[in-house]
Amino acid sequence: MKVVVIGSGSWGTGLAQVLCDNQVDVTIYGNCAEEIRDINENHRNSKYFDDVEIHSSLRATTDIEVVRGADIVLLSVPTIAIESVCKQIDPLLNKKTIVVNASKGFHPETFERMSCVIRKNISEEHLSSVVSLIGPSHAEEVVIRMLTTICAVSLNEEDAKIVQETFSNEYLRVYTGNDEIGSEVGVAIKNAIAVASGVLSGLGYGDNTRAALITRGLMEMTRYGMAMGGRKETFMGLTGIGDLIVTCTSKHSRNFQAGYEIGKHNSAKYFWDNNTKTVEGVRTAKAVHETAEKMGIDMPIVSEIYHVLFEGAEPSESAKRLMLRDLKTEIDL
Ligand SMILES: NC(=O)C1=CN([C@@H]2O[C@H](COP(=O)(O)OP(=O)(O)OC[C@H]3O[C@@H](n4cnc5c(N)ncnc54)[C@H](OP(=O)(O)O)[C@@H]3O)[C@@H](O)[C@H]2O)C=CC1
Ligand SMILES: O=C(CO)COP(=O)(O)O
Repeated sequence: MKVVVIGSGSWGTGLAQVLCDNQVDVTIYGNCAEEIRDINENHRNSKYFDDVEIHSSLRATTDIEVVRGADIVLLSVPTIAIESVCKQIDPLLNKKTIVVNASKGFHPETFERMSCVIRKNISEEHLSSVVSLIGPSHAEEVVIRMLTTICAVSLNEEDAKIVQETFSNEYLRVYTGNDEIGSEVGVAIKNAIAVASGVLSGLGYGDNTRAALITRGLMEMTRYGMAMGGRKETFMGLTGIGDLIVTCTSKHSRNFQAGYEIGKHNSAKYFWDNNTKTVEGVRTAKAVHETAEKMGIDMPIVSEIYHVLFEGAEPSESAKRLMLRDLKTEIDL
């Protein structure tokens, strides 16, 4: 079994190391020579992980030709790069390959889910199926082998099982699932809700507020996901509430961190002027807000985050607006 991981960032490195631990033949492809040298020569990826030594057998390259002959290609780049990466690798693939998606979000212009973007851009003769490997999993913890559970979600049960078996080990337990829509929508929306969670913490709110945000955020995620065709029960699982909890409550989350700065400054300006990290929740807020408006889906938290990020709304006013909406019953799917 030959696996190639595209993307030498935090998640690509974390997942590639899992495969090294599982004695799978794996190579990382990355476009940043410095990161690749750091992995190969120093057994580190210092840009993302402070003081973490990476498996000494992990190899990385800047040569995209490495994807030739791969049985599994895992895409671990931001959602904004998925389409171009697929176009780049498609002519190099020479057999039916399982393409694993590890990214969380939607296409920046068409707002399509990642599996759809991959199927559109990898020719049928090169694609066995798409498997999304997603769930509550901060790379910072996987890379130091903390116990983690995720889900291999695919319309192709056999390929989901291959991915499950290839990645599972004593610290990473992989389940399978087949609700592609529900799972991919869940892990995308949780990032926008995590920005909101950070904003509320930055504004100085506490545990009651966070519990409210997570619970009402889950309601929004479920409502939107079901409107898109996802199954209600999926949002009770790892790609729903699981990923929502870990991202809304963790110091590792870049979405939470971005929101925290926005809350602290009571403005998104500081974020726009300074951010250099992958914060998927920002584009997701736009995609979900615009789609929800068109389809008439009530998404108050995501829409307030959209107003803060893209329309200069003050976070403290947004929080107030959410509290002062018309009173109603709790369960409103
Ligand atoms: N980090 C995590 O804990 C987790 C992340 N994810 C998801 O994984 C996806 C990737 O995130 P993550 O690894 O965290 O992001 P990072 O910012 O840590 O790394 C992204 C990597 O992708 C590279 N990249 C960007 N464009 C291309 C391209 N066209 N070709 C090759 N490499 C490219 C970047 O290189 P460069 O710096 O040169 O642009 C960088 O090395 C996101 O959708 C995220 O939501 C999912 C679960 C956990
Ligand atoms: O998806 C993640 C955890 O499951 C990573 O979250 P962040 O992108 O917010 O760091």
